[in-house]
Amino acid sequence: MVRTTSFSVIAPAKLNLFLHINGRRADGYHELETLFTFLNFGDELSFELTSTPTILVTGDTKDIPLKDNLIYKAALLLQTQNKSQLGVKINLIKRLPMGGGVGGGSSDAATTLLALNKLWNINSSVDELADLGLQLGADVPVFIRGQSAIAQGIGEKLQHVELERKWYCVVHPNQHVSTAKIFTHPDLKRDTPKILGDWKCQTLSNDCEPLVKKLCPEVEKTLQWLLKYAPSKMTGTGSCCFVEFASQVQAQDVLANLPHTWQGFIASSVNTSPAHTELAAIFDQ
Ligand SMILES: C[C@@](CO)(OP(=O)(O)O)[C@H](O)COP(=O)(O)OP(=O)(O)OC[C@H]1O[C@@H](n2ccc(N)nc2=O)[C@H](O)[C@@H]1O
Ligand SMILES: Nc1ncnc2c1ncn2[C@@H]1O[C@H](COP(=O)(O)OP(=O)(O)O)[C@@H](O)[C@H]1O
Repeated sequence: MVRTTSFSVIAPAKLNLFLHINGRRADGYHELETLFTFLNFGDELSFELTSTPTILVTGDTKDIPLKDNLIYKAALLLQTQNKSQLGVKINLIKRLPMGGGVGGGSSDAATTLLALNKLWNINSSVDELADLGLQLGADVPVFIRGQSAIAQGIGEKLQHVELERKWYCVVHPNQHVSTAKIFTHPDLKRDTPKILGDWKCQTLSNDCEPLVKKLCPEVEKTLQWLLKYAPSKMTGTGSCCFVEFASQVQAQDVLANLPHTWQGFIASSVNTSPAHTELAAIFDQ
């Protein structure tokens, strides 16, 4: 069998369809309940195996110092943990807004772990990779497991839920919202009771939304503008906002009318992360 030594994979976006904050732990992290769905839109990462143990990251990474780049950190962590002597050249095409609440950095890290696990023949289990991913960020494990899910804990306790396929128009109001800034803000609502019973029968919202709207008027404007089309929501700690539809044309219509000061994209939801689907097509033939 010929060994695959170079390939490209998506690092998909996520949306938090709701996000409740139930409390704050002693280490500062927040207990939350959130519903994750994946989109069939994201960054693109190319991997090329090298025989020396160098990790090279190129492409749309200019603003992030290498040591802070989650792609580099993920590759280094996997290489160190497994004492691998192999290296890699990784190229990033960035399509997801940074600090937008669509999980671009976490998804890049997860795709890197999943891809290098194959490329370097490491054969770690999904559980092992999810544990490793958690060291890089609370959102990384859901991208490693790759299934739409309700998350609890700090985002790492995942229960798979099968969701109906929907179309989304996601709008980035050209604002970077720092997750750390929102989670350390005194005005953040942190006391939503845990969901009892079926989550589908509850009032679901994003507890970060009121604070982010106050700190970032452009997010408020975006949510207001989107309301013309459908109920609008914010994902994660912002700044991206979205509307949900049953059909692609409805989502396309919103994008076509988007004010030029904002960026947006349309995508459909998928129950399995497209990173998993693409890697399976490359490696599990
Ligand atoms: C809020 C969420 C919802 O999906 O998404 P984003 O808006 O960032 O995409 C995530 O929980 C973000 O996950 P992630 O971006 O990986 O977080 P980390 O890098 O681990 O932490 C960033 C900052 O948020 C805080 N944080 C994160 C998760 C959590 N449950 N409680 C927290 O208080 C951490 O203390 C840290 O200061
Ligand atoms: N490869 C990467 N892609 C995006 N952000 C990265 C990456 N590596 C490190 N980061 C850092 O992570 C922060 C959060 O990025 P991102 O995951 O895109 O936003 P969010 O958590 O709001 O969804 C960025 O502001 C950036 O400083």
